[in-house]
Amino acid sequence: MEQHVVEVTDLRVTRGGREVLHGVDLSVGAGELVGVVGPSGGGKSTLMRSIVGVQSGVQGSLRVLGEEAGSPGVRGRVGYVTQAASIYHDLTARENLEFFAAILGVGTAEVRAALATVDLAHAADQVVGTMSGGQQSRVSLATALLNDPPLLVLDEPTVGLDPVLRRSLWATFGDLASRGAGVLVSTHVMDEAERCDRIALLREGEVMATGTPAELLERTGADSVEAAFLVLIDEAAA
Ligand SMILES: Nc1ncnc2c1ncn2[C@@H]1O[C@H](COP(=O)(O)OP(=O)(O)OP(=O)(O)O)[C@@H](O)[C@H]1O
Repeated sequence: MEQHVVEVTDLRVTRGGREVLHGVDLSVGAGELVGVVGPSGGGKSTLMRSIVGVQSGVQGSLRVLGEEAGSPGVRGRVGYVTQAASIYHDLTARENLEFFAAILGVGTAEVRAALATVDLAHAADQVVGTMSGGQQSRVSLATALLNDPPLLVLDEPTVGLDPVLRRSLWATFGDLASRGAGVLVSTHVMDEAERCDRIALLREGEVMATGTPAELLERTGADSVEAAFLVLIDEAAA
């Protein structure tokens, strides 16, 4: 039986008195890399916040690791990284990770492993405030990996990074999924999502389509995810 780490059914979210997600369905399997892709304001962050249990005004069914999203038994088992890197700029990368490791109750072996996974072992003793934006994003990602969570929720982790770094981060996401974690990544850079096992195209609070990249291209006759998205928008408007 397929094991789902996330199962969202008919999710509706109201923010600021307005419904911004209108009945979203989404699943993530163990070992699966799923991309939530769509333009700015479409609801990607709201969907991710709902899955990690920090969003209010939520209706519908949200099952995460077999429990209700945000329930106490789930919170420590979900790695969540937002665009605002939650790390201390006056500490080194290693010191940051040691701080979070102490909170999570893991040790130096896990700190070393997380630094290696994000390819920062060589910069472990550099103060984070002196690092590039891409390196800071990697430190932030590493904090989410410390206790080897079965689910990673990464909200636009590649925004503002150069193409080489983006490619290498996507390779890391793929590695994490191949080691068994469910990995949910949002991006508004549609062609990045070609690296996902499955994509959900989210626009104006609705999932326009889901499928493997190959399925989406075949269904639309397009040659890229971005082109497929445009075909779907044109179809919806016709
Ligand atoms: N704090 C808030 N209060 C009220 N409405 C909000 C709030 N934050 C976001 N929204 C609205 O919710 C909708 C979805 O926003 P959300 O941030 O989830 O989109 P997004 O796809 O993640 O966008 P981006 O890529 O720009 O981060 C938008 O219409 C936005 O205006």
